[in-house]
Amino acid sequence: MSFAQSLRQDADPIFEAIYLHPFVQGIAKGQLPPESLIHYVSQDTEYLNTYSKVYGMALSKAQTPDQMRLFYNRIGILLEGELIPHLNLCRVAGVTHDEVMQHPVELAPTAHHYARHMLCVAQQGTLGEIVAVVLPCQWVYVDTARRIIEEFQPTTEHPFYDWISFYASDEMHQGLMELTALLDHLAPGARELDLAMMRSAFLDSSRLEYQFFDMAFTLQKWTPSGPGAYPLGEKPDSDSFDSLSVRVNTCV
Ligand SMILES: Cc1ncc(CO)c(N)n1
Repeated sequence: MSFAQSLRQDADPIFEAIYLHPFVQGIAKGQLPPESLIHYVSQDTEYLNTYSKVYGMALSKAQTPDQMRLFYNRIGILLEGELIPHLNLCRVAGVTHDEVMQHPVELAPTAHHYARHMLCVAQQGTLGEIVAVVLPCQWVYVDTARRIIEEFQPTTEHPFYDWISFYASDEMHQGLMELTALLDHLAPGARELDLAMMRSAFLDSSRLEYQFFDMAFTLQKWTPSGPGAYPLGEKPDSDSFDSLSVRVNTCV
């Protein structure tokens, strides 16, 4: 079994729990509360900004032009492509994407944790660790979308058809294959300790993928809330907040 497959096997109970999570089942069955969808899109926008930066940090540690191209392409897809699933969720929630982007937002605890987990590994880790830390993001979504298609056979009438077909696409699957191939290329040259760090980065990201869906489903926010910590969608009372009526965390 390849190194990447062994990580996936270790994380299988987490992937299974993700598929059964009410947010994911809500996508599969075409029913989710608008507030959860809006919370997800808002937090995921911030998350994807950080994710792109982590690919940029991987690019800086790449060892060949082909590796550089892989990370460069991933950044391009992230900056342009993931608007499609976000637009889909906004449409079902009955809001425009612009409306969601206009609301002030701060990272909820899980998105905050996940962003910093990736940034920390990217800053301190080897190239292999960075690939391991980003891999579950790709793997969870491709697996989930493909399993939904298998089980539910959604048609274009399905409310989340765009979301599902985006992540199940050959392009996404190809990206996943490129990342696993790179990890399997790097693993044989890594020391025992580095392999253990890769495994740990992969498992933590997998757990945070579960937590991320849970965050959106439960509308997670910091408690107690306070200055600068207002709930998503609520306009701050004080005038002093007016200048903050932008997405304060864009590009964490
Ligand atoms: C939290 C999270 N993980 C993975 C993806 C897929 O890129 C996403 N959009 N959001």
